[in-house]
Amino acid sequence: MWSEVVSANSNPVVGRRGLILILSSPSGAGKTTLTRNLVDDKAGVLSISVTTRPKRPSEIEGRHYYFIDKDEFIAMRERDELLEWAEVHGNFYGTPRKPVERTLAAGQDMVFDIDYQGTRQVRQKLPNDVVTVFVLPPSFKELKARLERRAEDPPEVIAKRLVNARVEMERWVEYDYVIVNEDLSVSYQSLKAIQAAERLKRDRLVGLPEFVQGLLSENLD
Ligand SMILES: Nc1ncnc2c1ncn2[C@@H]1O[C@H](COP(=O)(O)OP(=O)(O)OP(=O)(O)O)[C@@H](O)[C@H]1O
Ligand SMILES: Nc1nc2c(ncn2[C@@H]2O[C@H](COP(=O)(O)O)[C@@H](O)[C@H]2O)c(=O)[nH]1
Repeated sequence: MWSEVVSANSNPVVGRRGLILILSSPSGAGKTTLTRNLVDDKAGVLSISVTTRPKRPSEIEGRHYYFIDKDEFIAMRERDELLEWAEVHGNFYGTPRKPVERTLAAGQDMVFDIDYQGTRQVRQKLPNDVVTVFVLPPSFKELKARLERRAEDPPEVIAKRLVNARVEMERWVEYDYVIVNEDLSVSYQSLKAIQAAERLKRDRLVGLPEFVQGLLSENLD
């Protein structure tokens, strides 16, 4: 979980611990879009979840999710292969543990797109390594419009997600940061700013006391 000097760190003289950036939101607010932008910019490694949900037309196995059946999900859970898991909108979702451990051990940051139940579990297990961001839509009307425009889910699924959105939105108080995603590029800039600041947190930097000691012992003569 500790990195040596990492290039993503804007202070290259000290090392940094890897962190997990978690994005949650009601369905359709835009967390997947923001997460994918970060990953495309190589600002973190995406955690690919397993799910029992049916694959959407545009989704690719192993890129968006690993699509598994319920028996396989239960077996993974019983073998303790999931860092966290939850039932969301009537389907099971979980974060495979091994890739997370491997990535953090290599000193890289991770990005999670998971719900509030999973966020609680990860925060409890790795309290010092998690930064949480809740994404809100600018209005409920726009949330509905985005789900309809996305056109990836049948009407009854959209209706169910809109009902669940009211419960999910109340969880914003549990998160470190909140982004109201009106303009996507503004929201993305906010997300990058959060990540940049969190990467510089004093207790994430390794070797800082030694570095400062070295500074203080420098002789200018
Ligand atoms: N700021 C924005 N303005 C307009 N459309 C947006 C904005 N952000 C995202 N969208 C669009 O809204 C739709 C929903 O976004 P996205 O799939 O990222 O939501 P989500 O929160 O991940 O939903 P889910 O939980 O269902 O996966 C997508 O079609 C996306 O392109
Ligand atoms: N607790 C977890 N929640 C997850 C995980 N992967 C995704 N999700 C959340 O589920 C809903 C629905 O996602 P969708 O892709 O079906 O629209 C959304 O809130 C995701 O964030 C996971 O591994 N664990």
